Amino acid sequence: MVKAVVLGASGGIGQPLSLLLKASPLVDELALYDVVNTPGVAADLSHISSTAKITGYLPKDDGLKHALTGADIVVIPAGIPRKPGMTRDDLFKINAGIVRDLAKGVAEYCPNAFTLVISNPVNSTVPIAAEVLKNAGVFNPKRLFGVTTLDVVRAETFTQEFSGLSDPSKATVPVIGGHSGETIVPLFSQVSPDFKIPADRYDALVNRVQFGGDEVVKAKDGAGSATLSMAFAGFRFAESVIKASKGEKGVVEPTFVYLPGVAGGEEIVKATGVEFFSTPVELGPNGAEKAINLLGGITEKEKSLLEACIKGLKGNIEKGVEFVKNPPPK
Ligand SMILES: NC(=O)C1=CN([C@@H]2O[C@H](COP(=O)(O)OP(=O)(O)OC[C@H]3O[C@@H](n4cnc5c(N)ncnc54)[C@H](O)[C@@H]3O)[C@@H](O)[C@H]2O)C=CC1
Ligand SMILES: O=C([O-])CC(=O)C(=O)O
Repeated sequence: MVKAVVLGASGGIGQPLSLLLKASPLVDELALYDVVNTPGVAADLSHISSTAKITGYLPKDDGLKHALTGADIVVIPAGIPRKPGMTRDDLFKINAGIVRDLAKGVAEYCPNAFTLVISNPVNSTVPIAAEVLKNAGVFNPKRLFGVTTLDVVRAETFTQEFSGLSDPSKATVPVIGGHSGETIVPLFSQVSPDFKIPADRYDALVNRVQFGGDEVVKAKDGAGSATLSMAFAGFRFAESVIKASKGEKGVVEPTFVYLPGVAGGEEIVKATGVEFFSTPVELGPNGAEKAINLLGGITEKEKSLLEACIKGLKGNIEKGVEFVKNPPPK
């Protein structure tokens, strides 16, 4: 039996993500939580003829408690999205507190659940969730994930003309680092099948993967950021976590994790100096079983991308940790 919970279920990502989870045969129970509209979203989805039993909760009547109790996997797309001209870090002011409070709920009501953080800025919200779980004495680094799958999905899609694959998801295009601008580092030297990016297209492609989010923010022109592609990516990651938890072998997904708590992670910490980092992770019944270190084989160009990434990432991580350790005055 798998109980999945979506926190922020009525939003632009929350609704299509909940639809995909409701339609999935891997989910037996789906609880939706948001500060608005969950009764309507849940009623709508409940007419779909799939297995998952669906419930919707609001904050009143201990809604968060009821949504989270018994959860196996919790996906968090709660929080505000960007408008043109904003960076993901500009979302910190509002989203930091939202993620902190929802993580407190996870710590209290379902401390063993796999927790997948989508809310931006991921580079800071995952450290925030980790601090909250640590403070409650229930932090298990193998079970807390920042969702960076959309970067990989974009990299697979944007390189399709070179991979030549009719199904771009059959390519492996690793993307490491964090989830914002220069902290996103695609490793085109380590793609599979072994295709080449022409030198005159390299910089533009790196830029497109790093700033793919901005492309959508600009096109939506004030109406938000990526929601449908994010729901696809978030579902892909959630599905992988569930499949691996049920014993499927060889499930690997890039994700932003606390490396010292994952086998193989210390090596990457030594090389980068950062403890939170996105890298391909082998998933298993307990969550993140092994962090795969791709840094040994990177090119000079990728090394310079990585340097810029680490600089930005350090500040983002510290900002998240500090927010919980020394909360700003209310
Ligand atoms: N990790 C990634 O790759 C991506 C992350 N995002 C981020 O995902 C977040 C959500 O984006 P959208 O769905 O487009 O925004 P949205 O505004 O459409 O939806 C957010 C939902 O969160 C709800 N919410 C606000 N406070 C809450 C609380 N305390 N508890 C529960 N729910 C709460 C809102 O009521 C709303 O329904 C944003 O922070 C965005 O930047 C977006 C795309 C990709
Ligand atoms: O760009 C944004 O703000 C939303 C996001 O994280 C993405 O699309 O990668």
